[in-house]
Amino acid sequence: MNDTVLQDLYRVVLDRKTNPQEGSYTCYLFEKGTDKILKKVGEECAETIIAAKNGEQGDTVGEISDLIYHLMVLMAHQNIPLDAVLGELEQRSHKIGNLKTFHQVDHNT
Ligand SMILES: N=c1c2ncn([C@@H]3O[C@H](COP(=O)(O)OP(=O)(O)OP(=O)(O)O)[C@@H](O)[C@H]3O)c2ncn1[C@@H]1O[C@H](COP(=O)(O)O)[C@@H](O)[C@H]1O
Repeated sequence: MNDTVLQDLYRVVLDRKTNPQEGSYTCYLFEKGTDKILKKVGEECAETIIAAKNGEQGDTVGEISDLIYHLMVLMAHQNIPLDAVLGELEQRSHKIGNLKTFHQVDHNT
């Protein structure tokens, strides 16, 4: 799998915002605006929960993918760069990584 898939998808979503295209679902969401986008995020989140509770991994993967796509539409709508989220996650992984190392050292002494 291509490891730039999230960046590539976000680029397409941003492009739909600046270059509206006939028949584009992403453009339809941007046209509808904030409330519609938030409603879709909520729906996809609920559908993810239901699929996970049902234990069907394939369905859950599909719903998580729908959720990520709709979150990206929300991010683009609110001018949040993908790097802001990736950077936040990266920073957390460093903090938590440091914390783990600290606890391991503490535990062993
Ligand atoms: N990843 C996605 C993606 N995931 C889900 N969806 C759409 O999200 C919708 C969710 O389905 P629902 O049944 O919940 O909603 P609906 O009844 O179709 O629509 P609503 O009236 O509820 O909004 C479907 O129409 C899916 O096609 C997506 N649409 C687009 N993309 C990506 O965005 C790119 C650009 O797509 P367009 O904007 O359509 O050109 C595509 O190449 C894909 O990479």
